[in-house]
Amino acid sequence: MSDFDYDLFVIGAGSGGVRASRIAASHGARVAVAEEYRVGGTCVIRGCVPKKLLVYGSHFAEDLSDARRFGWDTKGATFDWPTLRDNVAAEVDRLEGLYGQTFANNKVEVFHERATLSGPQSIKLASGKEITARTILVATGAWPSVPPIPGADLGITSNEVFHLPALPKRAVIAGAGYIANEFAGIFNELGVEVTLVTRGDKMLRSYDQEIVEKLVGISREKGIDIRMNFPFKGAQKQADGSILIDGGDAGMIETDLLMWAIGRVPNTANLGLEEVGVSLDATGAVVVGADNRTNIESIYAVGDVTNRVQLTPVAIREGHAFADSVFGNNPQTIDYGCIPTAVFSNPPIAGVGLTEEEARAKLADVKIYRSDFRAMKNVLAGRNERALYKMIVDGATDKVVGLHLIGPDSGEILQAAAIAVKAGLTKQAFDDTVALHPSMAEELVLMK
Ligand SMILES: Cc1cc2nc3c(=O)[nH]c(=O)nc-3n(C[C@H](O)[C@H](O)[C@H](O)COP(=O)(O)OP(=O)(O)OC[C@H]3O[C@@H](n4cnc5c(N)ncnc54)[C@H](O)[C@@H]3O)c2cc1C
Ligand SMILES: NC(=O)c1ccc[n+]([C@@H]2O[C@H](COP(=O)([O-])OP(=O)(O)OC[C@H]3O[C@@H](n4cnc5c(N)ncnc54)[C@H](O)[C@@H]3O)[C@@H](O)[C@H]2O)c1
Repeated sequence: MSDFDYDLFVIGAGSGGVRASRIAASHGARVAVAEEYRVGGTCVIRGCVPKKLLVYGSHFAEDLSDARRFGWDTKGATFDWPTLRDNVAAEVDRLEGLYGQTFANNKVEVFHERATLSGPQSIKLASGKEITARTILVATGAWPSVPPIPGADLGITSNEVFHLPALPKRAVIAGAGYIANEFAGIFNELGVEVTLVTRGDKMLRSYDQEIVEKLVGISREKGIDIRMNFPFKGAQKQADGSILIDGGDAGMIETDLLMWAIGRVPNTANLGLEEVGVSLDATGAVVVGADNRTNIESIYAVGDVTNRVQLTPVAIREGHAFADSVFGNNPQTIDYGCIPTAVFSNPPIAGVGLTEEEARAKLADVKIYRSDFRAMKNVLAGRNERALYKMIVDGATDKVVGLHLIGPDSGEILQAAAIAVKAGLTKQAFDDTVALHPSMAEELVLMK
């Protein structure tokens, strides 16, 4: 008999925690997991999944308009927000059920309550129950950041945006990253007057800036008001219910909805980590080594709470590697190189590997290939919206070290192309591949 209630106790049933629990259980470990909100975590409940469904739902506005040029009579087409919102919510419920089923199938016990650490090998549940475990995995994710300014609480975050009772007439989205650009696109398509407000003069800093500039241009063309260098001083509610945002010298903006999208902070507050002696960094993230272990031997952490790369596939890989290493006698580490990413803005952008800026700083000889084109369907639709594909090549080796796209379906196209970049293929290998015609992706093998 073991001296512990469980071999593994996981705090947080999100992308990382679910995968770690399932794999550890499949290796024979006795596993329990605590979840204070809903099983599935951010990605499934209030992140990637409902967001992508809203992206699809909102894009019909443009598709229906374009359809006329393809012979369709779309007169009378109307949009109903509660229908989209509730259908998305129902899909989220379905997925949550499947995750619960996965736990049951793998004999993972679930506690639907908050858990905190009470020792290196003990956990306290909100109900007061004390549990012991040989190993503890902290997979508590991250939480939307809200700035410490007067009236900040008048704004919502991505946590609330999926449940709006009605769409606002006007929305101000604060931030210059993933969530801000994705929701600017969604709201704009759904007829909301969107103002995207950024603190500095750049957006999406980790992306190739030429691609980002193209997104800024297209977004403005579509009617999104982008205001850069806007310092948020405060916000206040007005008599008619609207919100007045004070940007100091940059002026005032009146809106009906304010949404914060200024980053996510690791979920480590009041978790008992400091009391147990777990090291946190300046951002509050749990510090771990390549083996996902903290400075306390029995405590590990994966996913957003470690603030390495805040993406679901990364959290899943870390959770899987942890479980294989600790319970499967198969030590694994993650290769963080060449992670493909996409922003599901309208149009989406996607990238893998070095940006032009990074390549020029790192390599002696950089060759840039570009294809600036109008997608065939945009031409017939009379939509003057161009795509840009950029290939970054190391001149010394001919290897493609980066690929950056903006245009319809760029995320879908990039996932496949990222395999070639990850594999270290050369520009010549791309050129040797016959084009698949007519497609947008064929531009990747036709760049001169
Ligand atoms: C709006 C939005 C869109 C996104 N879109 C994408 C995307 O398109 N692609 C992508 O790759 N990533 C996307 N992300 C990021 C992605 O959701 C996260 O990187 C991912 O969910 C991280 O997984 P995790 O396991 O670390 O944490 P989470 O999935 O956040 O899971 C942590 C879980 O722990 C629970 N928890 C926290 N503290 C406790 C406690 N003390 N006791 C019990 N339970 C606790 C939380 O309730 C939560 O369910 C998006 C995020 C947001 C907010
Ligand atoms: N498609 C995807 O893969 C996807 C989608 C959404 C979220 N995510 C993940 O979730 C994370 C969080 O998303 P996000 O969009 O909130 O963050 P982000 O890190 O992408 O962008 C935050 C932006 O807010 C700005 N900012 C920070 N503090 C500010 C302040 N006080 N005032 C004004 N601006 C401020 C930053 O300069 C930055 O541009 C992302 O980093 C990403 O890893 C991924």
